[in-house]
Amino acid sequence: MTKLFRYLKSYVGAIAGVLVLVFLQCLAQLYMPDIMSRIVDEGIAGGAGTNYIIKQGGLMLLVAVGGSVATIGAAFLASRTAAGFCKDVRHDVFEHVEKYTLNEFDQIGTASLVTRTTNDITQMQQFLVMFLRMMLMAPMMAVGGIIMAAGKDGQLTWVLIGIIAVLFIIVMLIAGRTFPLFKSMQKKVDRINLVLREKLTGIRVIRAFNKDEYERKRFDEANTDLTRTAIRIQRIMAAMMPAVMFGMNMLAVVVVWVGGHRVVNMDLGVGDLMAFIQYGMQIMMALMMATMLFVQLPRASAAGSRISEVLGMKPEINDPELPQKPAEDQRGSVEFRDVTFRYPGAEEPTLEHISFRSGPGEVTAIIGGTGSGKSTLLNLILRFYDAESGEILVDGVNVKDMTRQELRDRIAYVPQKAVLFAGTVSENICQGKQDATDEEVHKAASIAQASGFVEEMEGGFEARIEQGGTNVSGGQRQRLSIARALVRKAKINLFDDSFSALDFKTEASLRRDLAKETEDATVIIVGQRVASIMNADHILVLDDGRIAGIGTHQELMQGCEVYREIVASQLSEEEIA
Ligand SMILES: Nc1ncnc2c1ncn2[C@@H]1O[C@H](COP(=O)(O)OP(=O)(O)OP(=O)(O)O)[C@@H](O)[C@H]1O
Repeated sequence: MTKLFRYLKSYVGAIAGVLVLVFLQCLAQLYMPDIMSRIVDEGIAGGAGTNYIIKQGGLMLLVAVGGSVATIGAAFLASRTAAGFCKDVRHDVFEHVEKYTLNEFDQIGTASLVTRTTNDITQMQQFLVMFLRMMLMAPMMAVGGIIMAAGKDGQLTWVLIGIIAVLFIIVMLIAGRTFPLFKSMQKKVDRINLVLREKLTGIRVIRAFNKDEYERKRFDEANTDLTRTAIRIQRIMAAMMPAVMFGMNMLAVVVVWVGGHRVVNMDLGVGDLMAFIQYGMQIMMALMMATMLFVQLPRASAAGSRISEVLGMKPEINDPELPQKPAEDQRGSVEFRDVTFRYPGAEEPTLEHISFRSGPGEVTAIIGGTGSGKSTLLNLILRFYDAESGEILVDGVNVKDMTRQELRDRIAYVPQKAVLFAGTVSENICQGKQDATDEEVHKAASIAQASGFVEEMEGGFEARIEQGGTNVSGGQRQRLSIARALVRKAKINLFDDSFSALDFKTEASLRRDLAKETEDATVIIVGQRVASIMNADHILVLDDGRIAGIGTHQELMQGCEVYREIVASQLSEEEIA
């Protein structure tokens, strides 16, 4: 958690302001009983007169108002500082997470990342507000209270210290029981988020398979678990309050008892005794505040560590220190040189010894069985992961030697699972090119065979797309995701099984228009259907992460057994001939 303190640097002025205001607030609080004792001892018992009482009363009022102003100011500044601190941390967490490779996402988990960016940071915020206000107030009130009390009666102060020490130990013992509980809270919030996320994103599958009841139980379990812990904490805290109140009252009784005797013996004034009781209460309250702070500490500390973990996790893929730029005349090419890749923790490589080249004006198709490594190969071109050995060159430069921005600017990518974002159709397409003109957007949509259905939507290109694109069909989502890629007019186009949800006629029209549009570009298409890829310039056949053959359809039909098998399983005798 301490690592996060550096975020407080920009709030040094405000923190100093809080400390000054808290200092003034404490002075006011410590001064009040003293004035009151003077009113009683000198004004009433000493017969100093009404004027004196009114004067002291006025002073008391002034001190009270001043104290209140300081309290409000301190609360305001502390809240602002904590909110600003959390805004900065949240901003940095978000920025840092953006640099994550898919590995880091897998390691922390999306649900936990959401909890850490929201709930954990809020925990820190709440703790910080309390900490800023209490860190000075608690010791100052405790020590100041003792000094002031000692000024009234030294002997009685020892009685006070003794009782308070015993009470403090009792309170700490009770609070100590909540430490582990508070610590476990964040993990339980994580669990709830995970279950909730899965339920919401998978709602269709859950309903279709009548899994509502099962999911409800899963959520109830997570919910009950969190609630149970929260109740246990509250129960302990609830027990603490009466214990403290009892302690305070006992303290008052003992102080009145001992102090009463001293008043009778004329060793102490009545007003001083009253002030003494108030100091006792103030010290007790200060210790209570310190205890509350300590109780919250494990939870805030756990939250802080979880945030630090996110910030401390170094993305495995970074930009080079001296990035290279491909030569200006490069028109888009992709080359794999003996590339081997394995997912972290996997025993076997997913891709082994892959070599091929795809240049401008060429269409390279990749075909292979499920799980043969087709998508992984495209992921490597985009540098979502780094190859274990070998080189991947884009426009003649190793992808590790150029910035990811430079690399990805050259590429238009259509993922296997079409993802749309909340916004208009036009905004979704423009994600491929921020400054795309209406004409470019319309053209991209037209090539992607999306114009027809977009124009039928209410509002056309300004029609709303719901989060995740749930208000359009799978095929429509795919076409919009293709349009988003095409609007970039990139030199390298990667299509990961991107035509799978299209009917045969739409796919044929799309391919025809696409061929014209990408005439001079490099196109790499991952496909499952032989009919869709058989006209490619090169077909790369992947079998269990290895290249089983490269060539044209005819060449592969003659020389590649794996390809022949795929073809035989899909095409009729006539089509094969
Ligand atoms: N993030 C990941 N972590 C670990 N292993 C993975 C990961 N993604 C994929 N794999 C594994 O790598 C192998 C290749 O996966 P990939 O998605 O590249 O196959 P594919 O040929 O595109 O399959 P499909 O045709 O079903 O889309 C599979 O065995 C898969 O289980």
